[in-house]
Amino acid sequence: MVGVPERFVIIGGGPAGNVAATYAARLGAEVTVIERDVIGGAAHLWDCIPSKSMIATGGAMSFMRRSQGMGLEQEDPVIDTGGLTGRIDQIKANMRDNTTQLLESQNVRLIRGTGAFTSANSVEVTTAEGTETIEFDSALVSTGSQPRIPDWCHPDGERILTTRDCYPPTVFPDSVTVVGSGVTGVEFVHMFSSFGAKVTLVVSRQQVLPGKDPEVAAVLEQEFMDRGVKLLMGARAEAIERIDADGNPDPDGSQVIVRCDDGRSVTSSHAVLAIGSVPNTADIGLDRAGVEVNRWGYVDINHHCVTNVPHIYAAGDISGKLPLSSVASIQGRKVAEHVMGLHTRSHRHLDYDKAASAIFTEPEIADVGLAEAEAFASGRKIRVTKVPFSATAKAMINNDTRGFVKIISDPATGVILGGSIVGRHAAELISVIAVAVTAGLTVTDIVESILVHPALSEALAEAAE
Ligand SMILES: Cc1cc2nc3c(=O)[nH]c(=O)nc-3n(C[C@H](O)[C@H](O)[C@H](O)COP(=O)(O)OP(=O)(O)OC[C@H]3O[C@@H](n4cnc5c(N)ncnc54)[C@H](O)[C@@H]3O)c2cc1C
Ligand SMILES: NC(=O)c1ccc[n+]([C@@H]2O[C@H](COP(=O)([O-])OP(=O)(O)OC[C@H]3O[C@@H](n4cnc5c(N)ncnc54)[C@H](O)[C@@H]3O)[C@@H](O)[C@H]2O)c1
Repeated sequence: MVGVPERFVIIGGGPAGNVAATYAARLGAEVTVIERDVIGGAAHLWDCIPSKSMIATGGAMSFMRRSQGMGLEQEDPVIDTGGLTGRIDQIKANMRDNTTQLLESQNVRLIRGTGAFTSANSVEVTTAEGTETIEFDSALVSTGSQPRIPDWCHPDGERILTTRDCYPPTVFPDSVTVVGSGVTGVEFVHMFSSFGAKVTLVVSRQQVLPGKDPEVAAVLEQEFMDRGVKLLMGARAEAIERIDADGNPDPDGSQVIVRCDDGRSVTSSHAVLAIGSVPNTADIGLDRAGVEVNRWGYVDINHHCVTNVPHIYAAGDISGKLPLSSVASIQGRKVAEHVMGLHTRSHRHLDYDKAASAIFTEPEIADVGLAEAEAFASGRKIRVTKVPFSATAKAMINNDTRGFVKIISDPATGVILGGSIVGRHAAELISVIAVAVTAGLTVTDIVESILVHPALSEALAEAAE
């Protein structure tokens, strides 16, 4: 197959779709990308990137509030909503334009429209100009996901918000109730509280970030409480509506009430739904192509991202694996290699258990590979070493000594199996452990690397000792 032009059609131009397109084009395929909303990806450019941009601005504000500790006079920052909107729009536009230019320079055909399979070898695209049918030899479905909206809530984009209405909201919240305490929920709590809003978090279980290391979740819960965030533990929201100053239902009211299943309720100026997302698998003709969807609406794939139809692939959020832009991109690359026959050469299989991820709160939280709790649950013998940043020169220089590095290794061989980092720049620092986990490096490999001084990475070397 290598070198033979392959008609490769991709529905959805997010990180999964556009990375598959660029690699396949580079390898000689004839590639068409069909994108409905935004080249670069709706979940990526309308959620991931703007949320991180807002969080970075909030981080700059909290840094200024701590300026006394840096030997500076205290500054009280003020939000410039117009400037913030402009900054986010500019970042999104730059990313969209860079991706578009890259694909066009590789002669990838970009079609602005909605795609749907009409058979196992054809897709129909509906554009502003009409419809077109495109035949393919292989296809990728990478249509992503969208915020989950339950039937008990009707977001109005003004005060009852999905995450996509928040970058920034039309009226900046004085107070906000965030519903859902997964990664999105805690990032939004951090974001709005760093902007000075009074925040309440509705937590359906007894711990924020269910599934994460309880020690890490506890650090975040404490940080939120120290900042005055109210945590409603063990409560599920079941109704959200706007009310007037007297507490009567009013679709134009300036307050929002969130009612929970245990009888508690919270009133604030805004409410944000952060209760997960749903895959975009409806109305794309998967049944006509013979592609099966599982009971949660995701498309099952094998380790090459192949669906039950051998020449049709699925990647990104729609595949029901780890819903991360980084994972979607690497899946896209693997798809392109498989389409062009490169999987017959020596290659590394995708291992989702070795994906690094980060939560952009303050302190930042990042982890990769085997978790301590997971190892104990399975009875696996591990060596855990933990070093606080407080002893590190760079943390003192930065005036921020919060957090720690934890490395998990095999006691017999020293091979690094995983790690977690809580603290400033955790999302950057975890890369060292991620490379070690993927490459099978040992603690000695880290200890014997000559790292920079003064740097937070010195805590990594200490934890590896
Ligand atoms: C609030 C939030 C924050 C996040 N932050 C991070 C983060 O910090 N780091 C991280 O790694 N991940 C993050 N994620 C996850 C990340 O955004 C997604 O995992 C990633 O964007 C998935 O990529 P994708 O290619 O599957 O989908 P998308 O990026 O959504 O791209 C799919 C594209 O398909 C298009 N499409 C859908 N149907 C059709 C159709 N019928 N025809 C044509 N086009 C169609 C859509 O318009 C969309 O542009 C975050 C998610 C959320 C909700
Ligand atoms: N920094 C990042 O990389 C980043 C940021 C955001 C999202 N993401 C990706 O998106 C994925 C999904 O995260 P998420 O947080 O959007 O969704 P999620 O499904 O992980 O979390 C949603 C939470 O809402 C709770 N919930 C559901 N209904 C509720 C109700 N009625 N009342 C109160 N709580 C309710 C659920 O129990 C759950 O804990 C993550 O696993 C991650 O892969 C990544």
